[in-house]
Amino acid sequence: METAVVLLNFGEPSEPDRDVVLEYLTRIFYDNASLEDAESEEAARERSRELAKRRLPGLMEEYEEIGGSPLQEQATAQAEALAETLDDRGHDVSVYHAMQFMEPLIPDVAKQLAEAEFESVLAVPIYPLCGPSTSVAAIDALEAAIDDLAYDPEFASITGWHRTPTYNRIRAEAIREFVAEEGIDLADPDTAFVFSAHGTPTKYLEEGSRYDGYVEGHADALANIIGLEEYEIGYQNHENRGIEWTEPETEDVVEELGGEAERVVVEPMSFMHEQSETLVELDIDLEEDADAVGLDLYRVPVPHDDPRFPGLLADLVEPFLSGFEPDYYQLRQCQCRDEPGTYCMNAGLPPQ
Ligand SMILES: C=CC1=C(C)c2cc3[nH]c(cc4nc(cc5[nH]c(cc1n2)c(C)c5CCC(=O)O)C(CCC(=O)O)=C4C)c(C)c3C=C
Ligand SMILES: [Fe+2]
Repeated sequence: METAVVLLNFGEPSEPDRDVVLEYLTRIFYDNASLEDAESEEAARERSRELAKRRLPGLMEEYEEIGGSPLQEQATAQAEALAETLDDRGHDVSVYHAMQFMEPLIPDVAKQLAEAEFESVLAVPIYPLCGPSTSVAAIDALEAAIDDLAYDPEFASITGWHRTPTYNRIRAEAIREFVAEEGIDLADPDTAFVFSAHGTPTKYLEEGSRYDGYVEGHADALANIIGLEEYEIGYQNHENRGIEWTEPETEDVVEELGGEAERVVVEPMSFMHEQSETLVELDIDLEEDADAVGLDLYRVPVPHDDPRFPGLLADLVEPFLSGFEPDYYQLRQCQCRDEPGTYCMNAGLPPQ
């Protein structure tokens, strides 16, 4: 076997177990330690533990409400579906999935790759919109784990892929099908529409990330495909460190819509799995906020198991498996991760 494709994601605990959730949070905060100026490595680790303990009760409550996150199960199914599609296309390739903050952890998967002696490794983060703490950090972590093992495969990665036509079609049709099932008319002035994206600390944008531009451009494309004339964008933030995050917050956007419409449709545009951000933050917490201002909330399901998704991913990795230049498919040297072999569909273009 020559090539391994590794799908990367954030990860979330499948069970509401306190020790597991504490460890998970500590890893996340430590990975984002650059958001604060710690005096030393030990101080950054201590601060991560402190932030994790503080956040633990709230996040435990969220996982208890949903009985653990389905993210892991859905990510496994996506990897299996991609493996099957690539096999059907005649590629001799293995597909793995690895998580930044939950098992299967990236360093453990790197060990499996080294043991199997793959000659080349291709990393593909399953984050629809490329961000520094997600797509870029996940690829960095895999490459660093491989280097630590003194294992030297040919390494390539794909960061931003939200511009693929199939992806836009999948999301647009998920919205259309959902509103049709619910009997909602998007042209009705009493129906408001909100694209909700995971937020990011503004420090990452100041350092060069174009994430907010991708959010705006993708929302604009989807709105055009489904013929939506008016919409709002909101961000789901995690304000644990007293630092600035992207604005406006989704909950503020929804509260502002009270009195202007009877219902609001919310599209969780930056997620490719159901998880606490969709099942708790939107379905429970935001639903309550909407209800308090007299709005009925309708949340579009994440199309994590759309049968076209494995084919979309297979198309993306095809140049690397079949040996033709990735730029033939508009994949160019990524600007967010300026390392050779990192490809992206956003490179050299304005964010949208
Ligand atoms: C573009 C930005 C981000 C995306 C997309 C994203 C996805 C994502 N996040 C979770 C779950 C958590 N994220 C948490 C913290 C966190 N998330 C981001 C950015 C994105 N996450 C940052 C920069 C941080 C760190 C914040 C800090 O260090 O202060 C956390 C822990 C904190 C909390 O809940 O309050 C969780 C949990 C998932 C599952 C996910 C999946 C795609
Ligand atoms: Fe997050």
